[in-house]
Amino acid sequence: MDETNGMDSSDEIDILMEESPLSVEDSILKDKNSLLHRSMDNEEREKRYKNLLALLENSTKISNAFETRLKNCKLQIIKNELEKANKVDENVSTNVEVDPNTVSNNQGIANEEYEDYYLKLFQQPKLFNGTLTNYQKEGLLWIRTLFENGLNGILADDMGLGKTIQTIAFYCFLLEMGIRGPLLIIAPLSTIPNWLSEFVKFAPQLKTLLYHGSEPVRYLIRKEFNTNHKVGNLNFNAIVITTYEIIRMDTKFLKTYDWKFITIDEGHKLKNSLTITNRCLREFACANKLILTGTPIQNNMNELWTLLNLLMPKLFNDIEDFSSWFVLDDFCGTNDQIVNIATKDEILDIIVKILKPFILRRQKSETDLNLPPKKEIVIYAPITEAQHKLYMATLSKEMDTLLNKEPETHSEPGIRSKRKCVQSIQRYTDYSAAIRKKEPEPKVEPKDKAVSLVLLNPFIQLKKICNHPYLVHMPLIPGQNEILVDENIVKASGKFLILDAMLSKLKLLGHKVLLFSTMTQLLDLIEEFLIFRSFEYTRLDGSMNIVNRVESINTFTNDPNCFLMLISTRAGGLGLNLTAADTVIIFDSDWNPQCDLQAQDRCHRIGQVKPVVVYRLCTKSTVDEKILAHAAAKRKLEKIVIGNGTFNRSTKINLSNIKDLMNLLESSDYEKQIQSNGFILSDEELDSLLDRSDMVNKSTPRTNPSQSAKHFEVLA
Ligand SMILES: Nc1ncnc2c1ncn2[C@@H]1O[C@H](COP(=O)(O)OP(=O)(O)OP(=O)(O)O)[C@@H](O)[C@H]1O
Repeated sequence: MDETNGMDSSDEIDILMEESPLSVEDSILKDKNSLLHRSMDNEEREKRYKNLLALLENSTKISNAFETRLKNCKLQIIKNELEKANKVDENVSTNVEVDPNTVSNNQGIANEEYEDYYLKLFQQPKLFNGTLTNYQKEGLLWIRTLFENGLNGILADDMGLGKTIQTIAFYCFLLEMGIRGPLLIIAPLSTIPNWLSEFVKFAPQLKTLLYHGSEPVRYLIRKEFNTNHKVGNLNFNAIVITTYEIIRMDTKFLKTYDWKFITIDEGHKLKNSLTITNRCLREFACANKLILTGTPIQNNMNELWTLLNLLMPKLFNDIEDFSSWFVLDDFCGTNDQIVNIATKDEILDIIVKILKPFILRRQKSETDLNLPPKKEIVIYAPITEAQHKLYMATLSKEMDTLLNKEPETHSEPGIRSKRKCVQSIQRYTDYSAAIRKKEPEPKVEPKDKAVSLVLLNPFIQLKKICNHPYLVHMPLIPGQNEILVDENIVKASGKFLILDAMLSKLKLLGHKVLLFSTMTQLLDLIEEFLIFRSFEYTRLDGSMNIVNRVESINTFTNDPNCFLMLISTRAGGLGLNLTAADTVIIFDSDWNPQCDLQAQDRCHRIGQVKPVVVYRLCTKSTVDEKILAHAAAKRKLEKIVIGNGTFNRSTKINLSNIKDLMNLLESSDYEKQIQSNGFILSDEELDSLLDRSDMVNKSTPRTNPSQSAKHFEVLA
């Protein structure tokens, strides 16, 4: 896929590599690591355990040195500022020499008084044109200390907490320290506009250079890499901003530079060590690297290890030592079983201690942002007769028989050109050797129906049927190659029935909606429905270029009549600020729960002033439910390893404490679950669904961030 057309093809590669399981059974049960884990006999386990302890020892040394440096740095800030102000306070021990042995790696800095003092006195870089919040100041100092210790790390703050801003402030700091460059930022194409505008807003004096475009364009841009820029006494090169795609294409040129600092935005995209980008980046000479990601564990422990291995290949050199302890299958069990596995030989505690120096993660509920509350509701949609028939036929592999009873044949719906996602999925299944069903016989062109079957991948087909039967079996206007849109477009799908009931009321109540789907073909269908019902909407998907994306976002943000934005989960999940919306509908859940969280956080972020409700649609007793269960297991893994407070600067939970772990696991993913018994929602159900009165009082700024915890628990 051509990136210059607006689609970062690494998005597509991601989908191909991790999604589209070959069958429901494969997707739920077969995890390479689980096999590895099961085969770990006692001897192997002992060996791995020893290696883990050795890793812990090395990490502890680094951590101790780091904590000492951080503490000294804070004390130095206090001292400098007090001296500057010429009011040295005798009570503040500015000459404290910290004995490294007294500071252990998982011990927060004890003296809260000087923490407060330092935060008050902390001067943000002069080139930074904004005001950092306290946790952002902490973050800046953390990045700075890593840099000064020659370490690399992962800034893993929750989405929307300002990782971009903290990085920009750090680049200001670097330039003020006389580090003139070269400095690099790598980001997915979709977040590049955000990076550029945030630099303009928060560091207008810094010069950025967008390295992107066709080969001749990039050739011209290269000439500007070494141009000297001046602000006051400071001389520096422009900060180069580029995409993952260009890193792959221009490795040879880019690796000739001796980069002083590289930031990798949305670093979870590098979670697969086999990707070309990952390999290219390893060739770069660079003093220090920082990975930004709100979601460092999306599916399994290997992903986190891959990021750490990229940052510190010598320390994190054997994936099995690290990631064979927790595998996804374990997290499908009961909470008791999970806690048993986590606490046996203090494995979880050891792993967290190993990771601690290299990860900083603050969650929204731990910050002083006072965001309005958010709740998530799962709505179980009914399955219509049309859906049921197709679903059962797919399961019993009798689709051919079913469809041959009706007067139509197999072909792609002709009303729209093949969408990219469809092509991707089909390519994926083609590549796989596991062809389970023979290709359909070519037959006559359809007259009034179009049929689209993903015969090689029944899982995808079942998912499509749950969303809307038209995705496999679409009525056409007789004689024309166009979809027939009438009331049946609503009646045919349980989810559409729910959507139809909800949208008119949401509009009436003045809400704005972001509607996410993992299937662009489904977005096409929802578009037909929105036009049919005369709802004004806009759309954002992976096939759109930057200009069209920005236009679409502006329309949604500024036009009061534009009530809804259709977004493909993968294309729209990253880096967008869509706080004009206060309602999110996840039409179909992503296989990877972090993608849905990314999606929700487009509107639940700084700038949001209203409570946010997330509705997740799920067709009862189908693959939809299996996806949710699988996602819940992934969330538990993520929660237990890097969840609640483990990687902020002051650990709140005790990972050896079974009760704490239980609480963590039991924090509910969804606050409410509503079932639609009939084919439409009763008035009572609808009112209960749309009611936000329980959130109104909580939307006023809170003084104690823990008060918001209840509403953030649903994220789990
Ligand atoms: N200190 C601040 N002052 C003003 N605005 C801020 C501040 N911190 C963050 N913001 C704003 O909050 C929004 C979210 O910040 P940002 O995009 O940097 O978050 P992020 O953590 O990088 O999010 P994501 O993980 O989704 O990419 C942005 O619009 C940003 O300008």
